[in-house]
Amino acid sequence: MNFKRLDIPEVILCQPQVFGDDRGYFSETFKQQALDEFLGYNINFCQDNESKSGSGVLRGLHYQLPPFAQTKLVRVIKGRVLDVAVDIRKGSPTFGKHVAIELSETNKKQLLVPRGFAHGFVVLSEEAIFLYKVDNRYNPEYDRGIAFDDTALGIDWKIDKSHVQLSPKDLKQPLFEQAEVFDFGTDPYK
Ligand SMILES: Cc1cn([C@H]2C[C@H](O)[C@@H](COP(=O)(O)OP(=O)(O)O[C@H]3O[C@@H](C)C(=O)[C@@H](O)[C@H]3O)O2)c(=O)[nH]c1=O
Repeated sequence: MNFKRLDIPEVILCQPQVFGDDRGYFSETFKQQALDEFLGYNINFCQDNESKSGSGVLRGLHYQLPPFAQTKLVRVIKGRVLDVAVDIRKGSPTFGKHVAIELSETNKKQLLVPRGFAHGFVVLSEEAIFLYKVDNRYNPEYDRGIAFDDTALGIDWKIDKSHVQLSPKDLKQPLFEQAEVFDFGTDPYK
C-alpha cells in the first residue's frame, strides 16, 4: 500500500498494490500495520459500510459532530465516482477548501478522510458500489450535512447539475455558512 498526502495534507490517498496473474488479481485492500506506520498512530475502524447508487446519484456532503465524528476510509469496487472531502475544521488553515479525486474499480484508489471533514461523492458511471470503513459508529442525532452546490465551496462535481439525484435529506442541506462546524484540534485522526 502506498500513501500520499494531498493538497490538504491530512487527506491521504491510499494506493494498494495489485498482483495480476492468469487467474485474475490479488490485492491487500486494507492493512492496519501499514496505515499505523504511515500515520504514526492507530485508527480503530469499527464499522464497514456499503452503498450502491445509480448514475448521477450524489450522496453528501455529510459529517457527524463530535463525539461521533468519523474518520472514513473510502473506495469503489464497481464503477467510478468523484469523491470530495471538505475541510470544516474551525481554525484550520484550509478551512472551507476541498480535495476531489476520482475513485474507481479500475484505479482502486482509496481516500482517507479525517474527522472534521464533510464528505460526499457523485456517481460518474452507470452504477457504483461504494465501500468504506468508519472509526465511530453511526449516530443519526449527530449526522449533519452541507449543500453540495454551495458556490462558497466551489466544487466542480464534473457532472451536469440537471443529472444529479439527491436524497430528500440532501435536497435541503444548509449552506456552508450556516453549517455547524467545530474545532477538531490539531490531530484530526484522534
Ligand atoms: C450512514 C448510515 C446510514 N444508515 C441508515 C440511515 C438511513 O435510513 C439509510 C440511508 O442513510 P443516508 O441517506 O444518510 O445514507 P448516505 O447518503 O449514503 O450517507 C452516507 O453518505 C456518504 C457520503 C458518507 O460520507 C457517509 O458517512 C454517509 O453519511 O441508512 C445507517 O443505518 N447507518 C449508517 O452508518
